[in-house]
Amino acid sequence: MTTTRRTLLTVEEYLDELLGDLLDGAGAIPGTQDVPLAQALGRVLAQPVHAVGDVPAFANSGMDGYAVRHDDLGDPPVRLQVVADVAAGSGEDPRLEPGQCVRIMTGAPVPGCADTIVPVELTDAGTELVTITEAPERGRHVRGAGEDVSAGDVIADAGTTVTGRVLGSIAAAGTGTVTVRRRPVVAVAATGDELVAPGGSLQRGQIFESNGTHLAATLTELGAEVSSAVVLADDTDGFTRGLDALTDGADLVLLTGGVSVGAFDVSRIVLERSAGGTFRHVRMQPGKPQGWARWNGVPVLAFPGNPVSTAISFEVFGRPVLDRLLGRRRPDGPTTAVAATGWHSPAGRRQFVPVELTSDETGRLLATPTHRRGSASHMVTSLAGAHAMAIVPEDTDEVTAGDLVQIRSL
Ligand SMILES: Nc1nc2c(c(=O)[nH]1)N[C@H]1C(S)=C(S)[C@@H](COP(=O)(O)OP(=O)(O)OC[C@H]3O[C@@H](n4cnc5c(N)ncnc54)[C@H](O)[C@@H]3O)O[C@H]1N2
Ligand code: MOO
Repeated sequence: MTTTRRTLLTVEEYLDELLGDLLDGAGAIPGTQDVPLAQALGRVLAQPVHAVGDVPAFANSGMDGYAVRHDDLGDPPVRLQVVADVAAGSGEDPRLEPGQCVRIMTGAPVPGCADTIVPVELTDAGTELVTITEAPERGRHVRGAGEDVSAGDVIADAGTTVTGRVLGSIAAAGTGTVTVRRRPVVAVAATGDELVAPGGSLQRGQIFESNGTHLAATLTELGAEVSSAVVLADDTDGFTRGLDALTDGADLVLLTGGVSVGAFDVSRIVLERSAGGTFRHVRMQPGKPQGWARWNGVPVLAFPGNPVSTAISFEVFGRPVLDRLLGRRRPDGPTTAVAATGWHSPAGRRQFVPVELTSDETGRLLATPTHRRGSASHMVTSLAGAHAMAIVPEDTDEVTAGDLVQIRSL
């Protein structure tokens, strides 16, 4: 049955419906993998990573200079005998008698008898005898064992996305293999007879396909395995066959286009008729018409076709669904910024505006809509320069320059 009147839900109500009913309240998809660090980028940790040992593993020098017994420095200038050189990587632990020191390099282990490092700049750089012209305080420039973390400390929790920064910390703490979640297999389909692959030429009425491109790339960035990204025609039989193929082996299917109330809105027509699909209007702009169903048991999310609507729908609904499948925890980015200009917002709908973030001369974070038409859902190129979306509440119809607005990083 074609539904033109739909239940109107808030953003939170619809998201609850997706996480509860569409995903059936399930948590992360089963399946983990042990992968070497070189293959872990972008994956989500299934288990916490602990430090194998203390970091640093031994007391070492923070400066190129001389390792000394502080008691020997007395009243500088003072002359000490250099009894050894210790470079980074050296396993030596030379013994120091009173009046002796060792020449030491940054990162080299501090001899057990020394307690202070004198940087070479405070000396005459002597190699057999060295004159020290200034005495640093006791313990200066010695980087203590376990000063960063101790053996067993958590370096990264389960649910963390493995970035370059996370990898660096894990590597430093001695772990070479991590346990990550299986990548969710996600299929993407754009619908519409008007869609032409970018690079082709357009006839009257045709446009370049961009939503499937955007979704497939974003899913890959977020750690999903995109099994296919296709365009399905607006005929119900072809669409049905296409969906059968897409759901084969998939954990999730994302559709874009054909969810509104038009006579040819194939996603809605087929999902409602053949899978008892649920179609809603959500109090948001863009992204008002939304739908979901399970097809062959696989969760299917159907986003509205206007490109900014698809992009915002993915951020607001698709990303949390994917995060749930991955057991991913998302760190919070900045949450507010100052509106650099004013704009209108539709009353009664939560508005999501692609914005660029900059800072003014006083250091305040400024949000500027990336397009003069704000959140208009067909301004597809407003997405390229957007750092975040500004979120304007349902009860606000006007944003004035200088207002504090909520933002969410993209
Ligand atoms: N009578 C009504 N009409 C519309 C309503 C409504 O409530 N009543 N809602 C409007 C809103 S809001 C939206 S959003 C759109 C959503 O429509 P559909 O999901 O059915 O999307 P389409 O009609 O298929 O396409 C909309 C627009 O986007 C272009 N498009 C579609 N797919 C792609 C793609 N893969 N890449 C680039 N561009 C795409 C398409 O050509 C259309 O211009 O419905 C309103 N109508
Ligand atoms: O709600 Mo639609 O997504 O504005 O264009």
